[in-house]
Amino acid sequence: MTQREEITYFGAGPALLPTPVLQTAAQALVNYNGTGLGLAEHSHRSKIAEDVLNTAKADLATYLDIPDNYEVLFMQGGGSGEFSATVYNMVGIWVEKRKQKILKELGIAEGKDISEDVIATELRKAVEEELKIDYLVTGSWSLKASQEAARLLGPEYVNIATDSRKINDGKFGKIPEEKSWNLSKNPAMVYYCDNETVDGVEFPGFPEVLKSNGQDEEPIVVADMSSNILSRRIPVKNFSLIFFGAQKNLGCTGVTVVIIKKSLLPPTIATPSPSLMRKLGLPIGPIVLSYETIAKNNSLYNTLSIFDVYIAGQVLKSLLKTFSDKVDGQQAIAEKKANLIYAALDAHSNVYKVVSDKSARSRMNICFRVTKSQDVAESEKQFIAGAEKIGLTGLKGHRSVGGIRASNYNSISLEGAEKLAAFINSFAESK
Ligand SMILES: O=C(O)C(=O)[C@H](O)COP(=O)(O)O
Ligand SMILES: N[C@@H](CCC(=O)O)C(=O)O
Repeated sequence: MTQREEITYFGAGPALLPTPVLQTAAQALVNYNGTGLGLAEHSHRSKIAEDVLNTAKADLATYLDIPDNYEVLFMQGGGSGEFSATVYNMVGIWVEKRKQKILKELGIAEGKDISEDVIATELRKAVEEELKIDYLVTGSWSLKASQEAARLLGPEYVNIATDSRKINDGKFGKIPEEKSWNLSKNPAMVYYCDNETVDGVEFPGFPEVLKSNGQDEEPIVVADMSSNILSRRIPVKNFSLIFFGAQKNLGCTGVTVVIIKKSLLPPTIATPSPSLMRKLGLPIGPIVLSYETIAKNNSLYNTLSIFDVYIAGQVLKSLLKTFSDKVDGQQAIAEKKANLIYAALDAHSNVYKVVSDKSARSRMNICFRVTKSQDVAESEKQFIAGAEKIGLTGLKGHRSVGGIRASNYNSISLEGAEKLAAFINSFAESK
């Protein structure tokens, strides 16, 4: 039988979780705090559940320094669920803002009860002429998100502001320069994926061109941070919304977190009525994907897996205990680990080819090819077999692209990264 301690698992998600967290969670699953019931059995409407949820929310806000004007939602449906949710909700917000503008132009006082027909014609015109959502396509996940938007709304509303493949021989691996991005005027959102798990591409920082200039309408920026959240400091105030699945750096599969600016929720902005959206020919999202509904119910509109929230909460507690400087401390370690692994790869550039360009290398998913012999597939097979022999597992690249991928999430210890770097060296130097 293989023991946990013998393995360093570099899988891309679900990923490794800290052993003490799992041990505490195992106990909580059987008998939570001496209540005689496991946490997965307690009602999600109980005080116990509410405390678990509120503590996890507060600890997340502390760790990431989330300002008070943001709300944290725990949702379901994973990253793919959010591909759809962001479209439904952000288009709704765009419509509502437009509606308010049209009412103002018509001199109709805010809150006055008027028939939707009065503005539907004007609004329909605005939708047809101006509604756009912008996507920065820098890898498989942002591509998938943009495809979902086109499926829900129609491709005419989706603007691919940039596509990395166009500057990189048809493959992902780079981020085009900001000045080449073809952004729309006041889009319903600009969407991007901060770290692309499959392709090993990460934005080095928040894009300059998406920063508010303090004059024009603030850009609505939405980011998928499923695979790099909790690993570096993020300027939350620049975002309208950030989402992430739990199963990499936060916890186990089953919950998806949304950090959303409160000014995009009631009472500031209402969700347009289903009848108005129907008149405009725009899609109406499922109620469980409605940010307004989830926020109004403190994430408990329907049954939420409190056990999954608990695991996330325990991960956050352990991060807060380990790093007095919160996410900055974890960021320093994440960079150190990534640098070690990239340095070993770069030191043997005749044996390894890193997939992404140096300017966009992911600290979280280190993707490379093994070109030790001309038969790359055979070299990679040997690399994986050799690594597994010494307990380095989960290194196979995503099935869509092949190659090797070392996912360097927070639970990979410095020793684990050192062991991988040493193996990269010794494999290259072996006959
Ligand atoms: O971003 C990634 O990497 C992911 O693995 C996706 O977030 C996974 O999406 P779902 O499978 O949870 O829809
Ligand atoms: N998160 C994993 C799995 C995604 C999938 O294949 O559905 C990855 O990027 O490899």
